[in-house]
Amino acid sequence: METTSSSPVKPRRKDKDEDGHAEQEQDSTDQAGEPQRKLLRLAETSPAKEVLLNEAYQQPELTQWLQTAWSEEKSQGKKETQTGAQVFGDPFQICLLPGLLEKGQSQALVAEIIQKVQWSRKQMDLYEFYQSTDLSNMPACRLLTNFLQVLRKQVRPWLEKVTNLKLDYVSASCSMYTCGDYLLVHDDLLKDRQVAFIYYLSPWEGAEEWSESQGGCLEIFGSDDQCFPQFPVQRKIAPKDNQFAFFKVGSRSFHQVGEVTTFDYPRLTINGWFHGETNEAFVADSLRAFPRLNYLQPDSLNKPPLGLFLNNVYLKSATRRSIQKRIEENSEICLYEFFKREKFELARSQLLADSNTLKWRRQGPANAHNYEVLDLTTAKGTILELLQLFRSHAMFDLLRDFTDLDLSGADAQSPKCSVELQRWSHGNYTVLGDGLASEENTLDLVYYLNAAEGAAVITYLSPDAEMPAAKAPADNRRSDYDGEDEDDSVLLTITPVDNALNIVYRCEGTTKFTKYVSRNTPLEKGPVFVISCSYKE
Ligand SMILES: O=C(O)CCC(=O)C(=O)O
Ligand SMILES: [Fe+2]
Repeated sequence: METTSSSPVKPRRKDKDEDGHAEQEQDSTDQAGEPQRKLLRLAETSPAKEVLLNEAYQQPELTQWLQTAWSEEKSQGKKETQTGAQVFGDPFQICLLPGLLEKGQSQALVAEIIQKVQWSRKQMDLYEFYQSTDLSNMPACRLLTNFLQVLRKQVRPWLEKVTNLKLDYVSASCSMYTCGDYLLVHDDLLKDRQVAFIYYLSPWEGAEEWSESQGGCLEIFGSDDQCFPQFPVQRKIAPKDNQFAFFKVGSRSFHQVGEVTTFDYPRLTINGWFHGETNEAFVADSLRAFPRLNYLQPDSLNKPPLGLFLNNVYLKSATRRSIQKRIEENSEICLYEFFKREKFELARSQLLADSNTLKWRRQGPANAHNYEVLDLTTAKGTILELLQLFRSHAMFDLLRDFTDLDLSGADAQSPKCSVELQRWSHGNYTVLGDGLASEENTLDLVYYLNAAEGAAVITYLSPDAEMPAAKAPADNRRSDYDGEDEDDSVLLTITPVDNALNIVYRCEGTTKFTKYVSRNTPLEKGPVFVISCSYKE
């Protein structure tokens, strides 16, 4: 699903701006043009011949200070007064070095990046941003090549002293995040990565250090005793021109890049890893599983009459037969106006109006998903009736007719289902391998209420022959620059439509994710609700 494109320009958002005015579609070249114009101005004033490290970081006393600070576990943060260098030990070791290069150099680097770098658009469950090829493969970019040399020859041996880790080689590329771009929670653990680094470039006048409202912070997560990252974010590091950040890669090094929310500047970095021995944590990490869904037997206590809820057309045997035929051929179908309109309207308005009785909890861990689920014991009214209906014997019977699966009847062994009511807002997502990947054949139902275009869009992917996506660590899907183009593993994308029931039969190994809901997605009618069910024979 990786896609590439030469233009780093995204459509402007169509919803309202801060003043409440609907924005006009704007000529997209403006966005790339504006920073570029600013930069060219900057670059003219600072012709740099080679990349030079700030003298202050070459003093042995400073290296000694960093070494000591780095080795102190769980420290809440220490700051060195002369350089402003900071070291945090909690939740894992992170170091910030402001002013890494001599003055004016970040401007020259940015000028070169804007003028010469070819970008590929990276799009997957975990991310949307632009990436360059590896810096070792950019002969036309003199300064970037030189920067890589500085990393290899000067920074690497220096980092070995500070961190007491053996570091053999460096991989690095440029990244650019424009408005709406993000990189969700991951730990960077892959093979021999030992230390992750990010060099931030933001030489724009007045935006040398980003404010929280512009987004794009490096966000750091703490983790529980099973090494699952936990909400809320524990630390935020805003992009700051000429600042170098590095951290130790391990089984708790969970971090993300928060969505960029400014249209004014792209978030530019040179980032990558210092590699060494195979990371011990990587081996252990591949055994770590996500929590699984909870399956229950059909509910014998509640017997909601389908005729009261369903659109009559779906109760007719002729319709059931054609649905079955269609699912047999395509493995999926979308049943529009599935419930009677008045039932749907009632459920939707109850969901939107309720602010007290329904209890929602955020569903983590953060590296698997971030959306809210209803505590089913707090459901009432039509919502409760619909949820009960999905677990009822009548529904299992209906689904057997729709699919010919042994979900009821004499051949049924122990049919079961999981039912969840989800609430989707800006910033929510699931990623691949979050336990929703089926180990057995499964029938999924997805029913939307208060649907909005682009929110809670579900993508199904075919099993990967080499590495089942469900088992692949997130970072295997995003290795050091891989240059991979679009792949064709997308089987199906479910577009949210109100009162439509999507039925998907998926085979073992097929996986799915619900795409990150960017702040550019208009949600002025409120959050999107999804009843998500899975059935097994
Ligand atoms: O750009 C950043 O602040 C972090 C980037 C990152 O985590 C990554 O590329 O793995
Ligand atoms: Fe990372």
